[in-house]
Amino acid sequence: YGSTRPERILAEVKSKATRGDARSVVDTIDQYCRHQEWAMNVGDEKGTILDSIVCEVKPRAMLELGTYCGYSAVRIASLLPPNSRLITMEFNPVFAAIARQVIAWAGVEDKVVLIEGPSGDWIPKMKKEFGLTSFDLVFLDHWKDCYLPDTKLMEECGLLRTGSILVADNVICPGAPDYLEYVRGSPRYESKYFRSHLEYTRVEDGIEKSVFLG
Ligand SMILES: Nc1ncnc2c1ncn2[C@@H]1O[C@H](/C=C/CNC(=O)c2cc([N+](=O)[O-])cc(O)c2O)[C@@H](O)[C@H]1O
Ligand SMILES: [Mg+2]
Repeated sequence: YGSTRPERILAEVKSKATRGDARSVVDTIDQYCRHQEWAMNVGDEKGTILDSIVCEVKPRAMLELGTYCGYSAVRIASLLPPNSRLITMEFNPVFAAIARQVIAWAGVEDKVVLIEGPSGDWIPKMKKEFGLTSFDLVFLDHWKDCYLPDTKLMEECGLLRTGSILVADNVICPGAPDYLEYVRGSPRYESKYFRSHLEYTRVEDGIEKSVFLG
């Protein structure tokens, strides 16, 4: 039931996941999307790579581009130290509304700020709106042709500091070739590829971790 895939995912979370338990929300979505209906969550396999980077970095300020249903927002928030914040951006109001409910069901709403709107409009406003100096960690998982322009915009807006880390999903499938060429070719980044698979499939995909050197 539910007319859209995100609505069906939310319905599954509300009927199967334990309220207030972020892990059970993550596991419920993974089960549903692996066995019932594929959806573009970072998923369990690549999610483990993302988890390890979040735990290593322990970001105070983290940004996610492309919330979708909130799967990775919940996954990340469940690992954040106290008084850390994940700001996640989503310009589709239908997806944003679903994500808010998934985030609330998981009980992580006090760690997540969901901004409804396009990243291109909001990135230049982040410092003023949120009293931010820079992001410790950024997860890119929105339209793949937005990865590079948004990265350049974050540089220009001074949102990256020496040591800020960019983590990009789908650098192989669907692929972000211009972004990959940029972070791998630029002397301002130290980039590393984590080979994995496209969520819930055996297709190759991977995550690129790029440290901004300033
Ligand atoms: N500039 C922007 N500002 C704010 N929100 C934005 C945005 N651009 C896109 N979004 C939102 O981010 C999500 C898009 C994700 C694209 N992923 C994908 O296209 C994707 C596709 C496959 N796949 O086809 O196998 C697998 C994956 O893991 C994927 O992430 C959607 O919720 C969309 O509304
Ligand atoms: Mg993705």
